[in-house]
Order: sequence, then structure tokens, then C-alpha cells
Amino acid sequence: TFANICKMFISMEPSPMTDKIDQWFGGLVNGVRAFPLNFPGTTSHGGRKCRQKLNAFFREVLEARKNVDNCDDLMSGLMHIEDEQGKKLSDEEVVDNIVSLVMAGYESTASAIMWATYHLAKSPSALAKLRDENIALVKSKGGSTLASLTITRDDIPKMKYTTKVVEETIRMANISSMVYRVANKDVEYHGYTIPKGWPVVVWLRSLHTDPNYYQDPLTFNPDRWDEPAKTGTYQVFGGGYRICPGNMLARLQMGVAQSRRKDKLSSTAKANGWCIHGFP
Ligand code: HEM
Repeated sequence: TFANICKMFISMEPSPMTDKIDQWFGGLVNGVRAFPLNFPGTTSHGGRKCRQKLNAFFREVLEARKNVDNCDDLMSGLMHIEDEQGKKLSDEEVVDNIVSLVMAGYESTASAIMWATYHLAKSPSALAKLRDENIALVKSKGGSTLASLTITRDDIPKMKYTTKVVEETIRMANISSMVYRVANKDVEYHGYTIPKGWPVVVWLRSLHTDPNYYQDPLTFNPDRWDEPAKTGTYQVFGGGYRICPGNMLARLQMGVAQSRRKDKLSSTAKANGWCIHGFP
């Protein structure tokens, strides 16, 4: 996947350098999730260093493009895009967009697919239902094996159980466990006042595991999505103007990944004694 990202974003072919960039992104993601202690040796500090290396690298690519740009990739698109007044993005904004898009769109979906694998492996009944749906889909398209299944847009509405698996996975996995906001007016909350202008961390994970909203919240139960969540209680992709713009793409990618599931996951899980570890 990362090799594809490098091709699409900066027309770069796989090389030892792309491996290095992948590692820097890994370090950056760890740093973002870590406690923000910025001194040498901490994960947060390591993340900041990775970010500096990424900035320097993408800046170099961008500078080289200023002389000759015959590429048809994301960086080129960002360099040339103009708003209604003809204003272009600054160099810093181009680099920031590249870094945030890779961070937001790559690790997030990959982690979510990993968590789906984990939960399905621990839940043989859910895996069996998913498999039944996939096999029915294969047959409806005249195929005989899961490997032959190619999902098209028309298939998506038929993948009802798959959709429930996807929603239940992202509810439980909470890949983005929080969003950041600023209070735009004084807010009273449980006897406390959050003054206007204060930065606030909205801890989404507690919302999605609150027994007031989700019965038996730590149990993986895709069928709970037979009923929609109560308004405001499901914000895996954030909300409002800043809602994740990749949310439908992520759901689609996760759904397609589920269509190739084998039925041997549960024995692998048992053999390996898998257990849940929260994100740091
Ligand atoms: C399971 C996968 C994903 C999850 C759980 C997720 C979750 C989130 C969350 C919670 C936010 C913050 C929204 C807010 O502040 O209200 C966000 C922002 C964002 N996401 Fe995602 N995301 C996922 C996949 C993706 C993908 C695939 C892309 C792009 C290809 C993407 C691009 C972005 C961008 C650019 C932002 C920043 C939006 C802004 O600040 O205006 N995300 N995402």
C-alpha cells in the first residue's frame, strides 16, 4: 500500500528511500499517540523528529518540481490548485497536506482492517455470517470461489452484514480515539464550566463504549447495527465541518477487505492466544 501511496502522491517508485519514509510515518503516528513529553528518548520526541525528516524530504521534492514538473500526481495537483481568487497553496501547505493525508488515510484504514481480522477471529458466529454473505454474493454473480469475487458498486447495497461488521469494528477499535475542538461559547457540563476559547479534547472512545448507549459495549456484536445509533453517540469519524473526508472511502476499503475472509481465523486466534491491548 505504501508503495502505491508514494507513486500516487509523488511519483516515486519503491526503493530503500520509500521504506525509510514509511518508517518515518510509523514514528510520527506513534509520536502523535504518545504522551506529549518532548525530550530525547521519548516517543513524542521521536515523532517530532520523524515529522521534521518528512517535511525536509517532501520540501526537497517540491523544490525540484519548481524547475521541471511533468508529473501527474497529488503533489503536482496541490502545487497548481487555485481557489476562486486565483490563490495557490504555499509550499508549507502543500507539504502539510501530503503529510496529513498519508497519516490520516493510510495507517487508519490499515489498523481498522487489522482490528476487523482480530474481532472476527474471536467471533466464529460473526465470521460465519460474513462468509455466508460473501458466498451468496459470489453465487449471485455466477462465480464459484471467493478468490474470483470482484466487488462492484452494485454489490455494495447487498453487503448488509459486511456493513455491520465494518461499523462495529470501527466503534470498538476507535482508531481516532479523540478529536480536538475549541469551545466557541461558555459550556456547562456536569456542574463544570468550560469557558469560551478553551481547547477541548473530545474523548470519542468513552462515548463508543458507554453502556448507556451501547448494550454490553465491549462485546463485538455486528447485529447491534440492525438499529441505528442514537443521535450524537456515534462519532468515529468526528463531526461537523471537520468530519473525516475519507469516511466513505475507509468504509468501502474495509468492506472490500472483508469480502476475501477465509473461515480459518478463529483457530489462528486461539492458537496464538490473542488478547486486546488498548492503544497507548
Ligand atoms: C477507519 C478509518 C478512518 C478513521 C476512523 C478516521 C477518523 C477520523 C477522525 C475522527 C477525524 C477527525 C474529524 C473531526 O475532527 O471531526 C479525521 C479527520 C481526517 N481524516 Fe480520517 N479517518 C479514517 C480514514 C481516513 C481516510 C481513508 C482518509 C483519506 C484518504 C482520511 C482523511 C482525513 C482527513 C484529511 C482529516 C482531516 C479533516 C479536517 O481536519 O478537516 N481519513 N479522520
